Amino acid sequence: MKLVCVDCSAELSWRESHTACSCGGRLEVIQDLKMLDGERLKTVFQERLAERMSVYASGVWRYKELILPGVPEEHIVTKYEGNTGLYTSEPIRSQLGIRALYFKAQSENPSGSFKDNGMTAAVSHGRFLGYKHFACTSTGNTSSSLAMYAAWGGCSSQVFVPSRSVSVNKVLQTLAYGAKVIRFDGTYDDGIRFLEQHGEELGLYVCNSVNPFRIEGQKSIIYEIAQYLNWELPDWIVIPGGALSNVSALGKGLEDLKNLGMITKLPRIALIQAEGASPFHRMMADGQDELIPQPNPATKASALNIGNPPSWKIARRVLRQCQGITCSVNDEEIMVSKKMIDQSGIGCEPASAATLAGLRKLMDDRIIDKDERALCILTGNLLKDTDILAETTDDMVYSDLTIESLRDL
Ligand SMILES: N[C@@H](CCOP(=O)(O)O)C(=O)O
Repeated sequence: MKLVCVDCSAELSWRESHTACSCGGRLEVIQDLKMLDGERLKTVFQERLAERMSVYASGVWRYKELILPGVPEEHIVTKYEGNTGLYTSEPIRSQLGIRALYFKAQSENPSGSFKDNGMTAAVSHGRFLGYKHFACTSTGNTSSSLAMYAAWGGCSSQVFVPSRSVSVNKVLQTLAYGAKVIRFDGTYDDGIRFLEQHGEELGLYVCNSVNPFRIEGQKSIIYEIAQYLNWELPDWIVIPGGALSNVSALGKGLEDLKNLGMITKLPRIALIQAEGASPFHRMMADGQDELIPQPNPATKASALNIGNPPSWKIARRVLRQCQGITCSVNDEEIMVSKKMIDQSGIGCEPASAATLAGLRKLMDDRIIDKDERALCILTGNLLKDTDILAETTDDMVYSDLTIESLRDL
């Protein structure tokens, strides 16, 4: 296993912590898959579904051969993350009129978001290297996930949180796990820049998705989906896009499965951004060569409030490999879809609902066909943002506890 720069192809050791190459390019973990037998792995992964208290009971470490095989078990910090629900909702499916529709509820992870899949890998790698102090910048999900794993692994966490447009619940959750929360005037993008420049000098192991081991852990989301669906993926995987770690990770996971012969066909990826924070979609739609950062990203889907996604080059490569497309949806469309997901009984935070909003738009535009099968990745839990719930849910009903009043109601 080694780290390879996506820009200059320089190779670095995986036994060190890096968030970028000296040329500034992003790094990826490259594993030698040649020694692995895809069919044999399917059997091993299936047998591990019966595990209970071992690291292999985790929906990430079940796939350890494909995720940091070199990190010994005793360094793994796990809360049995993954193992999240894969749901169909007949009312939503029939409303859309699509052949099949699935929701992968990463919101059911222990800290309530998909970040746990990657964070268990990053914190385990950091601990393996001997780090005790972990850091990230965050709109809230990454920070609560890091705070939880750092505490669970007996380490400290310092998180840098923008002072505006961040859900208070997520910050409180982060504090509750014992993290030191440093608020600053600026955006997630400013926080990333700062940590990339100074993280090492401060002795911090940086756990944002610029850390390639985060991506390795997040790949497990697509492994789990493939395994649950008997290694036959739907035609479309619909993913919300902010920092673009999810699309990078799922794309890398798909490539692994294809190279190992564990799936025969790559699904197409639809990457959905919020209109107020959609620099990647604009680049793709306008056919630009470079991403033009958006200085003041603004969407009610606060987890998507990112104007300069660090992994855009990897995300673009993934979309090209998967015949992917991008689309943007406005906050109103996101909230309408959120209500549908909430009232189906699955529930999600606003950023996750961008997927359903995007799917509906792409079906209206006849890019996704009714005869196809789609799967939406839901990234965060409904309770992650109660300010939005207070704004958007129907009022409560007050009544006297008398049979007459209640019969009228
Ligand atoms: N929405 C994210 C922002 C992206 O974080 P990263 O971990 O992918 O760098 C958050 O929860 O902070």
